[in-house]
Amino acid sequence: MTVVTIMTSEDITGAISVKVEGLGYSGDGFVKYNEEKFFIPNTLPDETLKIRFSGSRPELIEILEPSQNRVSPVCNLFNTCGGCALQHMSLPALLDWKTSKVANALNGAGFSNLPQPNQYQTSPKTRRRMDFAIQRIPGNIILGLHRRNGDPVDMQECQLLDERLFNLLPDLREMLSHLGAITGRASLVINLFDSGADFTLSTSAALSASDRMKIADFTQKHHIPRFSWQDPKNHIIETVAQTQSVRHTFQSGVASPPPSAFLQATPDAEEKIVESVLSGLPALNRKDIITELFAGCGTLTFPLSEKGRVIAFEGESQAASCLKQASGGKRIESHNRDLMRRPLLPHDLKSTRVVVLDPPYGGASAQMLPLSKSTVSDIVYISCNPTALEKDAAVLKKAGFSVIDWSVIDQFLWSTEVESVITFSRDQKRIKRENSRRTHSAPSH
Ligand SMILES: C[S@@+](CC[C@H](N)C(=O)[O-])C[C@H]1O[C@@H](n2cnc3c(N)ncnc32)[C@H](O)[C@@H]1O
Repeated sequence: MTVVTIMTSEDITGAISVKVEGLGYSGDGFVKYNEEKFFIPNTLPDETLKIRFSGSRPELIEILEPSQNRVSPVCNLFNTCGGCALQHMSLPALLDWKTSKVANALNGAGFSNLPQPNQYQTSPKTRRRMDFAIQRIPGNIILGLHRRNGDPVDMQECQLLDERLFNLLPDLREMLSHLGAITGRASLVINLFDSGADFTLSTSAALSASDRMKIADFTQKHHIPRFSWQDPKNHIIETVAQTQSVRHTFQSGVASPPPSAFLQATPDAEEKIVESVLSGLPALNRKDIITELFAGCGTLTFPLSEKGRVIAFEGESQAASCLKQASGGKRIESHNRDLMRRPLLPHDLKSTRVVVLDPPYGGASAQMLPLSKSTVSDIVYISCNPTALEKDAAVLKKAGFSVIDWSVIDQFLWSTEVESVITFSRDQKRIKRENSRRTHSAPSH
């Protein structure tokens, strides 16, 4: 949290100087004045600010002493487009702030004396999955991300997106502008699979025959394997144009992901997530059962199957059948199961050696209690939301687990989002071994 300490009294214009002490959850400076807290966007910890209250809101007049972590934003759309919140902060400082968010979540769950974290930050222009907002304006289309809490901003430049996707945007925008089905707002998910870009467009009006022709021409011209349309009312997705099969390799598994399938945001971060998950596994022999929850199309399933026998669960039916098809002949058993409605119960986990879970943003609430009551002593939890992590980890803390390793992976550069991989264990021998390994390492958090 960014707390601003008042340093001087009001000057003749009513201005005061204050020092920022930290960042709020959404990346804004956090000010404390007369017992109240106020956020000041675009400010960084340790900065001395000149502010003035206009009504009940602080107005930033000047940054008197900038932080040594302040840098020039790398994109001209920064502060207009809502895709990035912290381009004014140096990348190492950003990674440390994200690490503190994960540490706070684990501390809040009751874990103290944490080991040193592993940290990794993705590179610019590597984002291979993006949810675009579309809006019709007179004579054209806006295609980009939402401004903070507002309308879409046209993406004329982007330091996040993979250039292979960015370079498609001008032609894509042009094609979309001619679609009769886009009358107001619409949305588009683009995934960059190994076979190429995969598009899923959602418009409130249905596509006409002429719209379909325009999409087909676009896919032909750009060698796009598949372009799909999703009906926002019933979420049913249909393929509008397909020029070749859709294919993506997850280590040893070659999958055909469905439209708008979950894909880790950048390939290098995915590699680090996989590496952290594998290094969090306890010693296994190849017959041991790894139960994987929220498996998607198999990002972790295939690497895990090199270490043990994987029983994987996924709630989205198309992703589950993609995983099933790709698992043929491998040491993987996959199931389509809604784990929030039908969580695995302690007796379902009797033969499991380790659980790996990668829940969606809301966390794995319904699954945590049965998991904590099972005989499982080792868990690797992948989180994309520290708030959900804190709640879920608190259940494990109560059940006697310790954190023996944790990695922070910044795969959503310049945003406030953070990915983490946490290894929990209640195997006392393993905890003891890890503790003695840590004895000579750097001071703990
Ligand atoms: C963060 S993704 C992880 C996917 C995969 N581990 C990966 O790295 O590609 C979360 C996954 O949980 C699935 N999911 C969401 N709600 C679910 C539920 N109630 N039951 C089972 N799976 C669910 C989503 O479909 C998605 O595939």
